[in-house]
Amino acid sequence: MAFHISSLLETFPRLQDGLKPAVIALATLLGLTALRRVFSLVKVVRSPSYFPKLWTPLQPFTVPGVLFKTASTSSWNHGRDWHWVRRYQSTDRLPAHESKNIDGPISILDVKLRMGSQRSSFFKPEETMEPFTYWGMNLISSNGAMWRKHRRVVGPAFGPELYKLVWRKTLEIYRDMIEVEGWKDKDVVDIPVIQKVTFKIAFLIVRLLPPQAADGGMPVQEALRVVADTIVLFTAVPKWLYYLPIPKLREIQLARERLRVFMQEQVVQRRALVAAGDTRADVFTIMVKSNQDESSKYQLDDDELIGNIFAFLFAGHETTANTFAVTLGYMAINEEIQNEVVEQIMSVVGPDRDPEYDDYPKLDKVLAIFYEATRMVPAGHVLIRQAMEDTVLNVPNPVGEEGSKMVPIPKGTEVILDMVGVQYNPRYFEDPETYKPSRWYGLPPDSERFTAFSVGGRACLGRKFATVEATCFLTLILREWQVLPVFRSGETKEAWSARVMNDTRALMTLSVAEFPLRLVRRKRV
Ligand code: HEM
Repeated sequence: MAFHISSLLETFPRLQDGLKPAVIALATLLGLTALRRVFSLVKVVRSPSYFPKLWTPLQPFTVPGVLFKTASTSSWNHGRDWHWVRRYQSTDRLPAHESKNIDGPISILDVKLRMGSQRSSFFKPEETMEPFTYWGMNLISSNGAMWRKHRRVVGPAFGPELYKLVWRKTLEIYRDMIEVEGWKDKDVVDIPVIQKVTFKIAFLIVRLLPPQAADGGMPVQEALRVVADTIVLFTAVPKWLYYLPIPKLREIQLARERLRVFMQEQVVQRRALVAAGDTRADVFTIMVKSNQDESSKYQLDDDELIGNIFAFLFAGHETTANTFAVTLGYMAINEEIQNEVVEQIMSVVGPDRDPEYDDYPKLDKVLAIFYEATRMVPAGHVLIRQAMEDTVLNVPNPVGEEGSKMVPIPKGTEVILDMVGVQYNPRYFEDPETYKPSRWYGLPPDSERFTAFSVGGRACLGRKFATVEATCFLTLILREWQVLPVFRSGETKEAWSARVMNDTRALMTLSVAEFPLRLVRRKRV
């Protein structure tokens, strides 16, 4: 051992010599990067301004921006939740980070309406869609003619038959859950992490696939969660690192493999069903049929089929599950609203029978508590677009000022639509910081007045899927249980709300951190 150490010490100076060029190269690279960043910032500062500017050494959506984020958003690094932290300073637009952006993320919807139109000059930038295109091109990440093809294939599945199925399956899953969790015979249930419950319910999207074989591997639900949580990390980390024995990267790799096998199994099973004459018209059958239809000009190839399955699993699970948790959180600290909603449930559905799909339009207060939770914590928190040609945007002047101004947008400019800013913008909402479901009472379910699913041509295709699922689930749980917060010692409702509802995570979707809730069985009167 002594021999090894001494020879190592002897070789150390040589090792240092060998490392010198690498250290110099690294230092040069860092220096050049810093210099480039300084030039870029000078350009931002000197460029003509249409909005208030805010610029920082590190950009919020870049890897260094995320890695060096301090505990709270600071002036030198805004971090990727800059828009959440500044939501109460709602002006119409938030500030700039990059020279290729216009001055800053915009939180004015009138602009969004134009950008989402059929003949829009704005596309989703390819590099920001990379986490989604890994499995194959799909509806979420495509643009132009390619997007129209995907939409034409899957769009027709989103009709009354699917929504009735969503209702029935939500009911089934809720009943199964009560059974499996052993809540049936309990009067009080303490749930350590409410998200564990809501993720099970929102797993419905996968239940609409044929049943899967239990092979004892990582549960698909777990795999989906790991993949969703690490989708940005996976894209950023160089692929060679996955060969190293780093536990987190191993887990990601395992989860992605599990999901890939699962999706392929689904395709094989569904193809067999279609071949056997299955006439179902749900979204997955429709996609598989399109994949097999060689005569169609809208045929999806194998990668596009898997790409779309992933896109729907991701878009349909994470967003909805998190918003269910937020809704129940707001119910827990708003007893009066909870009672008002339960009153409507009792008058529409009553205490005994199963809620039916026909009840959906009559349960507007139930839908309203979900809408308002989606507004307060909008899962789709930023929409990123790039101008494909030189264009202009007609941007209204700040609240209180008449008129608008024309903002030139040169080709290549990225525009970030700050959906948190939209939902907290006093232009659209009185008391935007207050959870107030009554603002949505009586609203027709597909009204564009509700904007957190986006509006226009590229609005959320799953909006009604999510609202039908939410209405059925919330009706079932609120009718049976009173939802209560779990306070820390001496904590008030306000303090609970500030601690739990403000603890957000801004990744591909916006969510709140895990939190506990208590359910107390309602007494029959
Ligand atoms: C609370 C639940 C949800 C919220 C807040 C939400 C929000 C959004 C938003 C803001 C967009 C626009 C994204 C952009 O333009 O960049 C979007 C798109 C999309 N969503 Fe959702 N979503 C939810 C649930 C769902 C569900 C359940 C599904 C599927 C069953 C789904 C499928 C999609 C698809 C396919 C798109 C892309 C549409 C297109 O580009 O044509 N979403 N969603």
